[in-house]
Amino acid sequence: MTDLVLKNLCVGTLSNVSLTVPGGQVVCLSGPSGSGKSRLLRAVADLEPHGGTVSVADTCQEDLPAHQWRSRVVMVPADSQWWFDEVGGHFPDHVKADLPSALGFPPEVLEWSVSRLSSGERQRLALWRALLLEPEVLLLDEPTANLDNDSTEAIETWLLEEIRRRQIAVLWVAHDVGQIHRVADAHYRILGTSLERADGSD
Ligand SMILES: Nc1ncnc2c1ncn2[C@@H]1O[C@H](COP(=O)(O)OP(=O)(O)OP(=O)(O)O)[C@@H](O)[C@H]1O
Repeated sequence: MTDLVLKNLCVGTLSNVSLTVPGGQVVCLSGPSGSGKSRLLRAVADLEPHGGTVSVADTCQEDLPAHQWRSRVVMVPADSQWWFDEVGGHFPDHVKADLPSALGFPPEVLEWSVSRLSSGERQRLALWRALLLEPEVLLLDEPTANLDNDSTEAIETWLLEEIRRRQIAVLWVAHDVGQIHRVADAHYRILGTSLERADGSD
């Protein structure tokens, strides 16, 4: 079982964040705009200086070069990055026939230009790209922020199936109470400078 363990993590104004995310489970993070949710994810991904320790399956972040850490701990930021002109350039050939139907694209999406993608289309493709990296930990920063209700629920169902099947430990930033109820095994909220366990899952 791959657990993500944060001990006394300090980043920005947040201090002494300690929590464990077991493999196959989703911990939702919420809090006001600017409270530090994205910075917390960035610290876990070793993209931002921080205090405290982060470990995955007994490997400490500080014991691995950042690129190796980020091959195991994959972050999907709110604004995903794309390097090639065509969508298909970002996906290995052997997976191209396996476009998940939950993403809601026709097969030709792989020939589309990245520049024509809407923000919701980018988000959905970024999630698939992240899963194909076979991460032990996924850090999702408002992964359905640009999607309508039907697409949101289809993506949630697909993600949860993949998370359970692959036993990925997931930190998922969410604002929507309904989404937190649907996907969270545990819910923490940023209150001032600390992260507090939210009662129930709202
Ligand atoms: N590298 C940095 N150095 C200093 N301050 C930063 C840095 N990055 C972000 N901040 C500030 O830290 C605070 C938290 O930013 P963060 O992006 O984590 O917020 P958030 O909770 O994700 O907000 P939102 O819900 O609006 O996305 C903000 O006030 C932001 O301006």
